[in-house]
Amino acid sequence: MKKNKGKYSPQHTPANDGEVRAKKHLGQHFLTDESVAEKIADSLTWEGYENVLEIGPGMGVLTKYLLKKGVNLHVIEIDRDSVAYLDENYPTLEGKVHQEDFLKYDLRKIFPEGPYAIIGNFPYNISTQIVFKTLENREEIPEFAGMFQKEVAQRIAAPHGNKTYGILSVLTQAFYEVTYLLTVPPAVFNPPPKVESGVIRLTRKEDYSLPCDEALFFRVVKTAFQQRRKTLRNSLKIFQLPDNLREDAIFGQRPEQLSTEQFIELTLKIEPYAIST
Ligand SMILES: C[S@@+](CC[C@H](N)C(=O)[O-])C[C@H]1O[C@@H](n2cnc3c(N)ncnc32)[C@H](O)[C@@H]1O
Repeated sequence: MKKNKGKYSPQHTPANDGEVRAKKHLGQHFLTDESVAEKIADSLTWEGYENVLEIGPGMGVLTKYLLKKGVNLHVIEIDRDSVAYLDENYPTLEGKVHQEDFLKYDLRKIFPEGPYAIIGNFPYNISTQIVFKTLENREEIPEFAGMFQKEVAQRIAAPHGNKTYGILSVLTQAFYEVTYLLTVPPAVFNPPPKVESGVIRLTRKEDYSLPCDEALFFRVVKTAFQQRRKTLRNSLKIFQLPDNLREDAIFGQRPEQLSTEQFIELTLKIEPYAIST
């Protein structure tokens, strides 16, 4: 057996008291303050869906409050020790605990029909990937709430013109309204993370279909922010646009100045020239 380094144990080694010892590589920081767990559970509106998926339940501190909502709750947890703990302590979840990697698992296997909400105190090392997977599956996901590293939560919620506004903000806000709900201090976790945390809610927009080519929209946004200090005229040179279009005022701006709607407008202008590239 590997030597236990600091606060973290080797994989698959439950603590002696039956609790799961935190594993750093899985981003495990367990909530110790029940009132925060309750607030996270209350951050979903619980309207418009019967199914809810919790990502990373760990030892179930949040799960306990989600179960009180009386919906069809499933949980997905990568850690064998946590799954063993849940099996023993949450018999009501029988058949609803999926020992899988959220990022790799086909979520339609859990909820083959009907929409579902997503919630969790997310492992911070994969939290942006969790958001991107949610965007990919947005057709099925009307609502999403969870805890992130505070800076990431702020970035997702940032309005245009803000210095943290970036790729994650634009792509999320194209499909969801984002609400920053609360900041959580490190002291309510075991082990405490080095940074503060933030809870946000995403509510899918009524019209969440893009009027422009989606792949191109993603490409335009990513390309623009790769050189965020340059004007779009310079950063989007790869699109080989006609000179008269490049003189359009929108190309004189920097990416952080553009709202999601303006990025859509920009993509529509580029589309006739870029669709075949
Ligand atoms: C920050 S902890 C939160 C645990 C618990 N919900 C709480 O609040 O105390 C993140 C949890 O996500 C799990 N996890 C990490 N990577 C995962 C993945 N790819 N898929 C599913 N669960 C994952 C970890 O094992 C851990 O239990």
